[in-house]
Amino acid sequence: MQLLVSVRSADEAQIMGRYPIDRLDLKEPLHGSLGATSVDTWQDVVPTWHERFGVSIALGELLDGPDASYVPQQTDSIKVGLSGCRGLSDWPDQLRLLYESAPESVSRVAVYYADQQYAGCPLFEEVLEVAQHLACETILVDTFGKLTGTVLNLLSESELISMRNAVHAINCQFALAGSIQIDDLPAVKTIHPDIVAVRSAMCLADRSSQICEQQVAKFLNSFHESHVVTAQQ
Ligand SMILES: O=C[C@H](O)COP(=O)(O)O
Repeated sequence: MQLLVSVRSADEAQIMGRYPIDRLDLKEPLHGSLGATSVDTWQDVVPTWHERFGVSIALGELLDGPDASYVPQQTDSIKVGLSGCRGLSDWPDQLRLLYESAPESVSRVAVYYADQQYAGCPLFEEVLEVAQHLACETILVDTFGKLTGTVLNLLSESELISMRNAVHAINCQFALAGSIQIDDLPAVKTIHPDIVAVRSAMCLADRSSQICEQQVAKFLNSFHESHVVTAQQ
């Protein structure tokens, strides 16, 4: 399992650069679950860190009309939320156009929100079908309403394992996020996603507050312990 941490600024990227994580994600939590940071932040962080981490960029929600044309060339991947797309016939086309506006080398992440009804996003099976059609490399299961608990309150371990298997069946990576905390790590270990994505667990208070090194160290200890146990099994 790889660990991805969402940061909102060059300063937070600098902090995470001191820790053994696998991926960095640029996201502004005040702008929503997949809120975008500024283009200036992309252009500051991606060139500085891309040789050390795969750096992904969150672009916000598809229906808000995000722009991927300024995504830096060295960006690992882009992701966008599909809230409000349930029942719309043209969201796959809108998604394709967005992906195509990014540099060709940037890989594509398709996102399914676990609080699907609240988010009004397409069903998991629909996201999977479109993701396959659009050559996405990763499927991320995340939460839209960050106040409704963790992803594990919304989907059972067995549902998430089935989702992971369905994602692997189309040769994509399975990424899991949604307010995952230290106490959730045993369940996460059982689900065994390819990528575990966190922000809240690294922050001083809620996910909109700043990243706190004490929290980072605590989470990483637990994560790497559970990871070692997994590797020995
Ligand atoms: O991509 C990962 C998300 O930023 C996770 O954030 P969260 O742990 O606050 O849900």
